[in-house]
Amino acid sequence: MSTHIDAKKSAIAPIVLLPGDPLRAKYIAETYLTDAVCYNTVRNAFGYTGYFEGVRVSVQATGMGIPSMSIYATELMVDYDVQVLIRVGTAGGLSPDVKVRDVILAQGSTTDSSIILNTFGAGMYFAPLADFKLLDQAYHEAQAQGLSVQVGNVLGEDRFYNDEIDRHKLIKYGVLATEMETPALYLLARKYQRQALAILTVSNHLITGEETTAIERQTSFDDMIALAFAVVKGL
Ligand SMILES: O=P(O)(O)O[C@H]1O[C@H](CO)[C@@H](O)[C@H]1O
Ligand SMILES: O=c1cc[nH]c(=O)[nH]1
Repeated sequence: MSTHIDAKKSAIAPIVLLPGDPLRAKYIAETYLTDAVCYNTVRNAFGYTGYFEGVRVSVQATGMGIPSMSIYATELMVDYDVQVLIRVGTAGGLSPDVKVRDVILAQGSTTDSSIILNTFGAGMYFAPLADFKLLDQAYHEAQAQGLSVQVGNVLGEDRFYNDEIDRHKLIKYGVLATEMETPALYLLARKYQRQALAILTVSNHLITGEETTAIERQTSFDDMIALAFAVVKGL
């Protein structure tokens, strides 16, 4: 067991899907996995392991924000030897090219968080990037499924409520959407030399004000989750 995950090492698969929301973890396990076993309920950060079409996979909720993602990603890699980490999260659209319900593959992640500075020191602006193999595979799987995906830079913000940030400047520089965990996932995956990708569903649009209904969100979550499992199957 680790500090925040109460499971034997063997209880977690080498491939893990990472939703922020514990109820999304439960939904994924109950809807997509066979023989799913819940291995963690500490802090209600549910974790399950089961099989997707014969491949052993875990789903672990990470909670919200860079500190929480950092805890789960670190423990999964260091204490459970997880090799492949695929975030399945929601994001707020920024770019006019992004519409609600779209799926985004986060090629890289811009951040206002201090994690980069705290890791590399002043003057080094490390760019957290997706694992190219996973990204390439997800992109080609999406094409094969006829699913329209956007690929690019996402903002991984420290705050959900953030009046100070210049969103329009970020949009001009091609940032597609905003969320709160990907910089930590990509940075830590590089630190421990593992593979990571964030697949995101646009649940709302911060510039147009557009929102999705609960049912619409469910359907677009399913597109994202099906894509994540297609990547898992191709590993
Ligand atoms: O839907 P999840 O995966 O939690 O991701 C997004 O939703 C939360 C904010 O509502 C943040 O965690 C953000 O990154
Ligand atoms: O971090 C997030 C996630 C979804 N929608 C937002 O506006 N922000």
